Amino acid sequence: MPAGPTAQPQVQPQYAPAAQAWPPNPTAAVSIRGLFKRFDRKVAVNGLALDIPVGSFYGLVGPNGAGKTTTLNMVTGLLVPDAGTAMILGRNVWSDVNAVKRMIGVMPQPDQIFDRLTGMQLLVYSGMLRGMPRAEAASRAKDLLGAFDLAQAANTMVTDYSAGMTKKICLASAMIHSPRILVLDEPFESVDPVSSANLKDILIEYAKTGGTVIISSHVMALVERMCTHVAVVNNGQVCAAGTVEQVAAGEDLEDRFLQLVGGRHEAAHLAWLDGGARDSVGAPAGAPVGAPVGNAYAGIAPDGRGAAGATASAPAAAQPGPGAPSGAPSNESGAR
Ligand SMILES: Nc1ncnc2c1ncn2[C@@H]1O[C@H](COP(=O)(O)OP(=O)(O)OP(=O)(O)O)[C@@H](O)[C@H]1O
Repeated sequence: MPAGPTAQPQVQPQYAPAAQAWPPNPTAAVSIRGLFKRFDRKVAVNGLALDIPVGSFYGLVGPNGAGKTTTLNMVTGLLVPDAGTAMILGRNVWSDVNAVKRMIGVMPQPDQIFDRLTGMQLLVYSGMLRGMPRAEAASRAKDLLGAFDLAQAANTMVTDYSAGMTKKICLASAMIHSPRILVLDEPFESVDPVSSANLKDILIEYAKTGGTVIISSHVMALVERMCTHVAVVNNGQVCAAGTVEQVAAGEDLEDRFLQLVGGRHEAAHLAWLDGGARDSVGAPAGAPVGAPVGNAYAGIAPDGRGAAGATASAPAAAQPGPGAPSGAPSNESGAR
C-alpha cells in the first residue's frame, strides 16, 4: 500500500547508533529512544530508537528473538524498560500511563483473556473496561462480531473457539474503544484468508482515517503489500527503518531483509534430509532396515531385535573418512 496522505515519510533509513542522540519526536505516533531491556544476562532490546509516523501502517519485522515483542510490550506499558524513553502521541508511556492506555489498542495474547466469557461478553467487557457505556459497547461488539465472521459464535464461550477465532476475538477486543493507535503482534497468524481480507480492509480504512497501525509479522509479502513503513529489528536494535520503498531499496523486501539480518548459513543444508534417496535412518534406499551405516548402527532389525550380528556392507559414502578416530568401532561388529 502506498504511503497515506497523513504519513510523514522518514527521509532516510535510521540506524540505531545515530538515532540515540535525537530527542523523542512528540508529533510522532510512537517515538522511542535508547530503549533497553535485559532478562538476566540476555539483552533483549539494546538501545532501540524508532519514530512511527501518525497515520502509518507500520510493520516491525525481524528474526525470531530479535526483540520485537519485548519492544512492543514496553511501548504499550506492559513491561518496564531498564532504560530509554517511549512516547505515544507526545505522552510519556510510563509517567502518563493512563492517558497512553486510552489512546492505544493492544491485541491481548489468547492466554491473557477471560475465555470463560462468550465472544459478545468479552467484547462488551473490554469496551466497558475502557470506560464505554454498556449499550455502546454492545452495539460496537455486534459490529465487530459481524466484521470478523464471528456472529454465529457470539454466544459461544471463547474457550470453545478455534485458534483463528480466538485470534479474531483478541483483535476485536483491541479495537472496540476506537483507539488512535493499534498495536498488533502477528495479527494474521492462523486467521483464514476470508477473515484476513476483511481484517486488512478494516485496518487499511482505519489507517486512512488517521489511525496508526503497528504490526509485527514474519510474512514479508504481507508487510510489503499492506504496510507504508517498515522497521527491521535485529539483536534488539533497528537496523533499517523508513517507508517500505526506502528499506527495500529497489529489491524485493524479503531479499533485503535477508541481507540486513544475515543468518543464512550452512546449517540450512541437512545432508540426511534427501527426500527418499536414503531411507529414514540414513541407509541407502533399498538397503535392509537395520543395515549398519559407517560406524553407526542405524536402526533395528526387521524383526524388531537389535542389530548385533549384522554384517557390514556400508556404502563408500558412509565409510569413515581418513580423519575418523582410529579407536572408532569397526563395521565388523555392526552394533555400537
Ligand atoms: N520474559 C523473558 N524472560 C527471559 N528472556 C526473555 C523474556 N522475554 C523475551 N526474552 C528473550 O529476549 C529475546 C527477545 O525476545 P522477543 O520475544 O522480544 O523476540 P521477538 O523478536 O518477538 O521474537 P519472535 O519473532 O520469535 O516472536 C529472546 O532472546 C527471548 O528469549
